[in-house]
Amino acid sequence: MMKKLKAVVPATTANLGAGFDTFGLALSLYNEFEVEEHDGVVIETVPENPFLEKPENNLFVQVLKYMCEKRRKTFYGAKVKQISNIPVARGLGSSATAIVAGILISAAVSKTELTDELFFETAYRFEPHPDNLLPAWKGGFTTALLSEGKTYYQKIPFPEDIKAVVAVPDFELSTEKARSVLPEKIPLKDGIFNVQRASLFLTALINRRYDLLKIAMEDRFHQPYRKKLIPGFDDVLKEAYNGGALGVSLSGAGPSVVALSVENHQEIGERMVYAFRRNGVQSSFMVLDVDTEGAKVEILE
Ligand SMILES: Nc1ncnc2c1ncn2[C@@H]1O[C@H](COP(=O)(O)OP(=O)(O)OP(=O)(O)O)[C@@H](O)[C@H]1O
Ligand SMILES: N[C@@H](CCO)C(=O)O
Repeated sequence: MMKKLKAVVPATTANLGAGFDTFGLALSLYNEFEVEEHDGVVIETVPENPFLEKPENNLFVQVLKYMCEKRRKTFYGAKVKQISNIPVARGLGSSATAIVAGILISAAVSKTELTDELFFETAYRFEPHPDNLLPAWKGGFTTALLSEGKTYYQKIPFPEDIKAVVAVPDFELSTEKARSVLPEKIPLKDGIFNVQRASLFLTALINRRYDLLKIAMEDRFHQPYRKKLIPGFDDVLKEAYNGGALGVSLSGAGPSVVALSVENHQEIGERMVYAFRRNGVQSSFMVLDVDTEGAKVEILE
């Protein structure tokens, strides 16, 4: 009988510019979820987060409950300890880590084989974004689409020498709000613009043509609309490029900005933080590797 389990799940940066709702990359920053049997729900968060300590706000607990009830079992509760290194609502896939952890732990406890069907059927009830969910689960760089209820995806190797410099503003932006500013329709020329760049991004990675990443990460689907919610966005991109970044984009739905680079990571980060500050936004930066392994579950007792 398994009594105590732990899941460790990486942060993710979705979109990477032109690959809106498609590309995702796992990063070496992790949330940890420890859970043991308990009567009633008790959630401890480190650092303390009163919002996530309420079971109704906590996606990890919601997923545990859903998967338990799906097996026609009563959910009596759980004692949860979450160590959160990934800031919430900053476009770094915090919610995806909670969903992935809940699914993997539930499958381990019930000794259920975790098929793609089970994973996506459960995950999409809580968040419809495979571009965060997939890399959080599998690690590395992924491309995904959902068609007629089935998710088609591929994971391809991401160059090991590229690191991600992530500038994280001190304000939250929910995915819901960041999606509400997007238009219903996109002009054909913008569709062509993004298809060309997303294709170039993939081929530039495969052929190690890092000089092409700057143009390949341009976007007309979401960044032009979302940047109104992020003071200094254009300035931050410019500074990251001045510091030597290869390609820069909004991270997921934002407000964080991610710069890919093989060198000058410190300088790029400092320039991004400086550009945010010039625009009245406090921020901090992290230099992260690509996580290649994805989520892990460990039986502690
Ligand atoms: N670590 C977590 N543990 C449990 N629930 C979470 C966690 N992070 C987020 N949530 C829940 O998911 C909701 C939606 O989060 P939201 O999508 O806005 O943020 P995010 O995942 O940090 O950002 P993004 O998806 O853009 O990367 C939050 O309001 C909260 O209820
Ligand atoms: N692709 C999604 C990711 C949400 O985290 C978006 O940009 O809205």
